[in-house]
Amino acid sequence: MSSHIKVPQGGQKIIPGQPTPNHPIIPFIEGDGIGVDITPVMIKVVDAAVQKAYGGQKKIHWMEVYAGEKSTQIYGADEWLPKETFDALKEYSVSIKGPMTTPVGGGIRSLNVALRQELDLYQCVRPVQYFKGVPSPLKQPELCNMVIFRENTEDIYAGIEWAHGSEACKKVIKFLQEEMGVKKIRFPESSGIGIKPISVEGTERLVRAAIKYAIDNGRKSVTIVHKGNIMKFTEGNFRDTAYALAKREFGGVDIDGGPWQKLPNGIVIKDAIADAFLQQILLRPAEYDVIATTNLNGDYISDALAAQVGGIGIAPGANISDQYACFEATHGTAPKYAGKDKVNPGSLILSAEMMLRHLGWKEAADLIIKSMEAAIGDKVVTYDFARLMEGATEVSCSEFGEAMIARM
Ligand SMILES: NC(=O)C1=CN([C@@H]2O[C@H](COP(=O)(O)OP(=O)(O)OC[C@H]3O[C@@H](n4cnc5c(N)ncnc54)[C@H](OP(=O)(O)O)[C@@H]3O)[C@@H](O)[C@H]2O)C=CC1
Ligand SMILES: O=C(O)CCC(=O)C(=O)O
Ligand SMILES: [Mg+2]
Repeated sequence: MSSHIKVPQGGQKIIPGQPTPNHPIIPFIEGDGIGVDITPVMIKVVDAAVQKAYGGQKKIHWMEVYAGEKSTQIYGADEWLPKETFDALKEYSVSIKGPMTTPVGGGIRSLNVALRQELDLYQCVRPVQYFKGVPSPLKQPELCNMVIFRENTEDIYAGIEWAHGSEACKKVIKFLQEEMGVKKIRFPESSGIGIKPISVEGTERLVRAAIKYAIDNGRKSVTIVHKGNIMKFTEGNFRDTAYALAKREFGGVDIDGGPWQKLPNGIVIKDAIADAFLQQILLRPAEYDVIATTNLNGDYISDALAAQVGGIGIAPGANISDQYACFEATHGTAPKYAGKDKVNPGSLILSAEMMLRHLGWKEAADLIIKSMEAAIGDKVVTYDFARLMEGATEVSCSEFGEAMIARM
């Protein structure tokens, strides 16, 4: 396969564990659907913030790498995730991506999930914070201030499943019935089967990262969210493993006989069953802070919490391992808006803001927050907010970027 990646001149590689060079090369994937709208706006806003913060002393050298539909146009019909894209994301260690399409019910498996698994980006970190002036269905959206740590490599996202009626599925069902004594498959002739692996190692590293984050950032609590009453050995063991880790590695002491614990610095480690949790975050959001949860729960919770502070147009995220980081918005490709210069670029811009902080470029990150607050404060917003606000000036995706830059 010939290389389609053009390495920018004058840039340097970011080496994990070393200070960020002043001219880092950052690979980006444009993304499918609205990727074509939001990614160029994100780059423009980030470049403006970096220029303003450091007066030309620091500069990002963007390097486009390909995945998804654009990759199939450049590399060939079945090249959804070329090897050289993986190699570049590893070699340059910090990257950012737009959303990518995953067909429902068949076709390719998620490229987003494949990237997370291949790079072992086991933490999906999604902060949920309220920006003053953003329309929200809550009376007090400012009480929502949480950071979700979603396990990103296991659970049903491992993609271990067999289609109903296939020979492989029949074989698995036969094995379950004849060798494992399973009697409760209600309709064995027409069942598809999926497998949900959740390990002690996978749980421990995710929960460890969540607790460390809580300690380093002076947070009040870490809530383990699970459905362990029903799925005892996967979700239930996620909870038990998390509590055991808090005790063993962080000095957690039982509160009133447990299972809740208090760490020496006062952080409370608690748990909630996922269904009840989803109503508690609406009714009593102030009681929740850092959230550690499994992959599927984390996916649902991310969009639900995003809605509470204005929607997935303003919901950032990061996929992080001990070596690599790939930043991406919580939302998907929103295909009906693709190429219309309409959607909110806020999620990807705030994902880039997380990236700047990760690089240690706090001043540029602060400018992004300041200018986003100022644009929203002036009621200059994209359609998603404008339709819920009185007296707003609705602007396009690119105009919102310009509005931010003008307010730096
Ligand atoms: N990490 C990733 O790359 C992800 C990829 N996906 C993929 O994206 C595709 C589409 O998924 P879908 O379920 O429709 O979810 P999407 O997140 O793409 O869109 C759902 C709705 O959310 C709103 N929305 C999304 N992005 C924005 C934005 N930037 N600004 C304003 N509003 C926004 C729109 O609401 P409204 O209609 O009210 O205007 C949109 O119709 C699927 O193939 C899915 O697999 C999904 C999630 C993550
Ligand atoms: O990979 C996908 O298509 C969807 C993933 C998703 O919804 C998420 O990670 O939040
Ligand atoms: Mg999702």
